[in-house]
Amino acid sequence: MIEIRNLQKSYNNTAILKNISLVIQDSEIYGLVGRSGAGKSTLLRCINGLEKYDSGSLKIDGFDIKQHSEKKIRHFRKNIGMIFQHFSLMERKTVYQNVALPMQCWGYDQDSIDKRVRELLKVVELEEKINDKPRMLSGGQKQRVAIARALSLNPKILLCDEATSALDPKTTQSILALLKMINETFNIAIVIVTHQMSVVRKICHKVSILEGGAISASGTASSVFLEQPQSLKNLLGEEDDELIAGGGKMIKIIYAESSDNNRLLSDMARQLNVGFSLSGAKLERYRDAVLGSLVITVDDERVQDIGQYLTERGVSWEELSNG
Ligand SMILES: Nc1ncnc2c1ncn2[C@@H]1O[C@H](COP(=O)(O)OP(=O)(O)OP(=O)(O)O)[C@@H](O)[C@H]1O
Repeated sequence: MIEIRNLQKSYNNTAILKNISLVIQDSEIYGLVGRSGAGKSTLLRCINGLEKYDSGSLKIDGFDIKQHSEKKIRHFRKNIGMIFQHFSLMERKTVYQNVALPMQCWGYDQDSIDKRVRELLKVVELEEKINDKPRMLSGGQKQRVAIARALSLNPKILLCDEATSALDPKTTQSILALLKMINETFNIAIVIVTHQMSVVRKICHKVSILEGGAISASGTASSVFLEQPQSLKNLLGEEDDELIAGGGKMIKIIYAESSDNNRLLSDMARQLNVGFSLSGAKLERYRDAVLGSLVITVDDERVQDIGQYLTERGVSWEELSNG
């Protein structure tokens, strides 16, 4: 378990991480999401002990990096694997040699290294590439090698710093599926730093949104979506689809798929005897839910009835300004 309490960190008197508190359980995939400069990578480097923090505490299974010598920290880091946006592979070494490197540094015997490297290349489905150099691999294959290398010392935690940001959407999906499988099969906690909510939606159990060095929203990915905090809107703002406004008022409905909600709009139209036109709709699959938003345009004088109806059904909604 990773327990972070009131963590603060500054560079040159500028606060970079402000009072960060969060708990990541052993089997969780946890997303740290935010815009560029929000402090995500700095927080990740504090977790693996590469960066010192000023105050507060950060414990991994009770081990607080701040309380220990460099030598102890170095040993402790074996529990933590890390992957990066640009893979950080050794270009002159083969796939086999790259994956073997951490075990060689720690002085494992050749038989154990050989067994483990082959085992891991099977997990990441790269057995045929064992003797290739990184330049002969695609971006997705390079990230698979980096994942195998990060797992070589049997870590309890895998930290991913924008691990899919350099990959195309299809390759991103396959790397995320691999990370999900690794989390479920080996029970490794995975912390994912990303600026893409789509990554969080796909595999994260929980998420914290960072804004200006502070956590502005936290919870399960679906609960954060349903609450629609301002920080999520800020993050998704650029992804908002264009709305087709007609004459009337636009109402945005936050939608969670359930048997109660399957016929939400048709029930509403029938029960209130109200017409509406659809101005926008977006449904997305989260780990274990389908969530989204629907924007309808209605006559001005019906906004109040409709709002009351939605509120009584427990559905979140808001009136949007036209234009
Ligand atoms: N070594 C450093 N010295 C001074 N300032 C730093 C240092 N490292 C990071 N910063 C500053 O800390 C802030 C947070 O940086 P960080 O890299 O953690 O953000 P991020 O959310 O990961 O952004 P990105 O996605 O762009 O990497 C930024 O304003 C950055 O300029």
